[in-house]
Amino acid sequence: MNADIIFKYFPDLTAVQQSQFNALHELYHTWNEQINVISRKDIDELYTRHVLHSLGIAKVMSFEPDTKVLDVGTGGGFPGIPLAIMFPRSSFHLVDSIGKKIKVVKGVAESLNLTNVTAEQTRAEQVSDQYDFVVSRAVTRLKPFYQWVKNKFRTESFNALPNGILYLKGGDLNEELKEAKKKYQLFDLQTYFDEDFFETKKVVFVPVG
Ligand SMILES: C[S@@+](CC[C@H](N)C(=O)[O-])C[C@H]1O[C@@H](n2cnc3c(N)ncnc32)[C@H](O)[C@@H]1O
Repeated sequence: MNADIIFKYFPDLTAVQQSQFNALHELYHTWNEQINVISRKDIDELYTRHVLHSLGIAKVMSFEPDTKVLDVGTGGGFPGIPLAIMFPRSSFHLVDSIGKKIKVVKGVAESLNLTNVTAEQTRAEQVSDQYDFVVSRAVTRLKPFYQWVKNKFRTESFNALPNGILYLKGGDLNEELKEAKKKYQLFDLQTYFDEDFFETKKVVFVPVG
């Protein structure tokens, strides 16, 4: 399996990026046999459901060089690993409370020579450093998430969007957004990607500052 679907939506990748994306299927297939980070059904859909979905954030936001990004509850490395391939001049810190998931993330990052990735087993609430953006997918509702991360932002913004949270969400978000009581902007991934999987998928941007 190769990453053609990624190249369809991101046609300007370097040869290094293309080979890193192509390597992901084999790497996750191998790691998944030891430590389950992706459901068996999903491993065949890795490029659409995990890699392209993660890169929805790249359609919304082109991180400038030296941008610091935190991925909270990264699991096997989503969205952090695809974003780190896409933005080699930005740095990505991937955290998860489960050590074996971080072991997979470190293994994948090392095999891909991703020098802009660090990974740590810790709870989001305990991260002490400061970032320009926090990215995430499928971890918790926005309201508690905001509380976990609100103190982890640098005050100066130098990207097209001000510093804040970029959260991948799907389904009906009305209740969750109402509960969070924060200013937000929604980006519909259907606008960028044709596959049915993206029908209800969105990037929720919440500025924090
Ligand atoms: C459903 S998985 C999603 C993983 C990945 N983001 C993805 O989309 O494939 C949720 C992950 O969040 C992690 N998690 C939940 N609460 C956390 C917390 N407070 N701090 C760090 N990680 C957390 C879990 O260990 C789990 O790996």
